Amino acid sequence: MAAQSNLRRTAAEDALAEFLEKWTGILGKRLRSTSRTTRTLATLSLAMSIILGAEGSRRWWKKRRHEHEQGRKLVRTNSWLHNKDGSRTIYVPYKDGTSKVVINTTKPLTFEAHRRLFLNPPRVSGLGDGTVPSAQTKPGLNLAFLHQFLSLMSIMIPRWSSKEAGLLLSHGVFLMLRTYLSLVVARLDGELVRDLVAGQGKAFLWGIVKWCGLGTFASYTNAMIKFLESKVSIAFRTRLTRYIHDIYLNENLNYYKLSNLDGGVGQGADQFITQDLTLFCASAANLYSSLGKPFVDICVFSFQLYRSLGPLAWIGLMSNYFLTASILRKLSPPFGKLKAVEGRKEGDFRSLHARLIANAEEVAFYGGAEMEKTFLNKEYKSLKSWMEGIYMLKIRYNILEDFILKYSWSAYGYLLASLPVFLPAWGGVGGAAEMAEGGEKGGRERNRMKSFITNKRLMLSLADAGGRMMYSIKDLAELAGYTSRVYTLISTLHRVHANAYYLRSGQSELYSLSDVQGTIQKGFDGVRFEQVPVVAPGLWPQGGEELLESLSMIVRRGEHLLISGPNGVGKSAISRILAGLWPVYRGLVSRPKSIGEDGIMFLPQRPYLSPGTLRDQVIYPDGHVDMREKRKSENDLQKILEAARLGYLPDREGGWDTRKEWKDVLSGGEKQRMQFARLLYHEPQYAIIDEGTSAVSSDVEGLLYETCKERGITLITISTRASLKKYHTYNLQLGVGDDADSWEFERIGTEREKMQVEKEVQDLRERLAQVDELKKRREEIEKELNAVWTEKGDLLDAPSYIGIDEAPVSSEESIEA
Ligand SMILES: Nc1ncnc2c1ncn2[C@@H]1O[C@H](COP(=O)(O)OP(=O)(O)OP(=O)(O)O)[C@@H](O)[C@H]1O
Repeated sequence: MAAQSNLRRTAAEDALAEFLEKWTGILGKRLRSTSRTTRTLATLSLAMSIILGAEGSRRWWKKRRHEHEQGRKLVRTNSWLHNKDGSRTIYVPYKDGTSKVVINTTKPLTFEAHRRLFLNPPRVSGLGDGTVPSAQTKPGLNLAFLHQFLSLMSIMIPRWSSKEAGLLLSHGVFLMLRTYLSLVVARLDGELVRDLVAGQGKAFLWGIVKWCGLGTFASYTNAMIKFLESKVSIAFRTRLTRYIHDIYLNENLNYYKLSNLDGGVGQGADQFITQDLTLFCASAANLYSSLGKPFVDICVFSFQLYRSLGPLAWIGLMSNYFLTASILRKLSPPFGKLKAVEGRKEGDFRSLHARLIANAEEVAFYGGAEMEKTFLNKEYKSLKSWMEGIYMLKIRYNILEDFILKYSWSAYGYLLASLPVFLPAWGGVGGAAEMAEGGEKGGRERNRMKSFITNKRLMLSLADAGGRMMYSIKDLAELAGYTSRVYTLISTLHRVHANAYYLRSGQSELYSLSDVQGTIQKGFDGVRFEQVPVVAPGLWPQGGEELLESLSMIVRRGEHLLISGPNGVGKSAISRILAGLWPVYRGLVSRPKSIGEDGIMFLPQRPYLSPGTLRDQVIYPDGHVDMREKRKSENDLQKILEAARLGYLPDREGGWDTRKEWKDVLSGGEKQRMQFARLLYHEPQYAIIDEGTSAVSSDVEGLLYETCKERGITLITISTRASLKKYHTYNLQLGVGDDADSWEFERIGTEREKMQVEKEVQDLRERLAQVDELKKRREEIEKELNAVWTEKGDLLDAPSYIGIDEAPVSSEESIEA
C-alpha cells in the first residue's frame, strides 16, 4: 500500500514538474523574444501595481479600522458626525461591531413640491375643498385612495434610478419567472401522467429528474420573491420614516405644534409613525405580488387556456371573473374604514399605557392603580368590541368568498376542461386534436389525459391567480385604510409646517390660527414685547383664550427680569410665545436670533433629561462630537458641574459614559441644578428660567444666580417667589388689578417699592407685637392652671400613673422640639 502511494506521489510530482517546466519554457521564450525596453516597462508597471496595490490595501484597511474605532466610540458616547452636505453619519450596533448609516435630510424644496399633493389634492379626488388636508372621504377603493396612494408613492420611490425602483424591478423579474415556471410545471405534469399511463419508464424517469430540477429552481424563486418583498417593504418604510422625521422634528417645532395647536392627528403621531406606517408599507409591498403577479398570471394562463380550450371556455372564464369580482365588491364590508378606526383605537390604547409608564411614580404615590386600570380597561374594551365587530363581518364575507372561489370555481373549471372532449368544434387546440386522432384508441385517451392534466393545472393556477386577485380586494380595502392614516399624518404635518390655516365660512373666533397677524423678529439684542396679547391657543379650528390683553416690555442686555404673579396667570405663556411654540397673534416680539449659544436659552418648568450618558445630560442638546468641536473637555464639564453644585455626580454615577434612566436617578433639586449646568455649558446671552430653583435650597439658589450673572448671562426668571427679586433689575408682575388681568412692569428698588416693603415690614412688626401679647397671656393662663394643683399653698404630688419617663411634655418644650 505504502509503495503504491509513493508511486502515485512520484507520478504526480513528475506531472507537476513537467507542467512547470513547460510553462517556464514558454514564458522564457516569450521574454527573450521581447525588446529590452518592453521588458523594463513591464517590470516597472508590475512593481508599480504591486506597490500601489499594497498602499491601496493599507489605506483601505486603515480607513476601515479608523471607521470601526470611530463607530465604537460614537456608539459609546451616543453621538454622531455632521457631514459637509448637511447629512449626518450615525453608527448603530451591529453583530459584534457597528454599522455605518448616513442620513440625508430632505431638502426644503422637496417639502414645498409635495405641498401640492398633500395640501391641495385635486378636487376630483373628493379630498376636501383644497384647504383641509385630512381625509374627509371614507377610506375605501375610490379616487381619494388613488390620489393618496400615488402621493405616498412619490415619497417612497422618489426617482426611477432609486434603490426602491431597482428592488421593485428585480421583484417583478422574479414574479415573471415564477409565472413562467408555473407554465412549465403544468406542461411537465401532463407529460408525466401521459408517460405513466403509457408505461414509458425511461421517459417517465427523465420527467421526474426534470421535475426535481425545476422544483429546486422554483423554490429558489419563491424564496427570492419573499425576500425581495420584505426588502421593498423595509425600503418603503425607511423612506417614509425619514421623510416624516424630517418634517416632524425641525426648527419649526412641528412636533410640539402637531398635538398642541393643530390636533389633526389626535393625541400624537407615535401610533401613526410606528404601527400604521409599518402596516402600510408591508401592505403596499405585498400589493405588488398579491395584485401584480396574479394579474400577469391571469393574462398568461388565460392565453394558454384560450389556445388549448378554445374561445367559448375563455369567454366563460372571463365572465366568471367579472361576475365574481362585482359580487364580492358589492358584498364586502368597508374594510378600509374599519381598519382606519381600528388603528386610531389601537393608538389611544397604546398612548394610555405610555402615559402610565411616564407618570408611574406620581400614580404610585397617589395609589392610583385602580383608576388607571379602569381607564385602560375602558379603552381596551372599546378596541375589543370594535375588533369583534370586524371579525363578525369577516365571517359572512369569508363564507361567501370561500364558496365562490374554491368550490363553484372548480366545478366550473371541470366543465370548461371537458369542452375539447364533448364539444371538439369549440375546444381549441385540444378539440382539433380530438377530431384529428380518429385512429388508435389508446393514444387518444393518453393524449386526452395529458391535455386534461395540463389544462387542469393551468386552470388551478388561473383559479389561484384569480382567487388571489379577489382576496386582494379585501387587502386593497385594508390598504386604503392604512393609506388614509399615513396620508392624514403627512398632510397634517405639511399643514403645520406651512402654517396653512385658512379662514372657514362662518368662523369668527378672535384668535384663530388662520388670523395670526403678529410678527416675530429674530436677531434683536434683547427681548421685547410690543402690544402683544398673551393667548393660550385652542386646537384648530377653535380660537384661543386671551390671558393678557396687550403686553409691552423690553429687557436689554444685563438687565435681569423677574416675571411673577399667581398660578395660571400666563407667566410660562410668555416664554412659550418667545420660543415660537405659541403664535404671536398681534403685535411685535423681538428676541435674539439663535436658540442656545450666542442667543437665548429656555429652561422649562419640568426639567428634561435625555436618554444617554451623564455627559449628554450636561451638554444637551449637543452631542459629544459637538462638544469636542467647541473645544470643551471633560475637565470643563467637571468645573461646570461644580459650579452647579453637582461636582460629585461623575464619581457617584461611575463616570461620564454611564447610561441610566436619569429622570429616575436624579432628585428633583438635582434635575434643576442639571438645568443650570446646561446653561453654564452653553453660556447663552439670555436665559429664561421657568421655576428653575423651586426645589433648590435658597443658599444654592443664590450661588447659581450669581454664577450665571458673572458669566454675562442676562436672566429672565419666571417665579412666584418674591425672594428672587434681589437677583433682578426689573419685575413684571402679572395678575394685577381687580380682575387679575393686568400687569405692571417696574424697576426693582424704586421709591414706591421701598415704601411697599416698609409697609410689609411694619405689618410684620405689628403681628410680632401681637405674638408677644399672646405669649404673656399664655404664661398667665399656665400660672392659673398650676394653682389648681396646690393645696394650702403647697404643690400636690404628681398623679401616680405618670412615670418619670412619661412625664408630661410642656407645650413650650414641645414647641422647642
Ligand atoms: N398647551 C396649552 N394649550 C392651551 N392652553 C394652555 C396650554 N398650556 C397652558 N395653557 C393654559 O394657559 C394658561 C396659563 O398657563 P401658564 O403655564 O402660562 O401659567 P403660569 O402663570 O406659568 O402658571 P404657574 O405659576 O402655575 O406655572 C393656563 O390657564 C393654562 O390652562
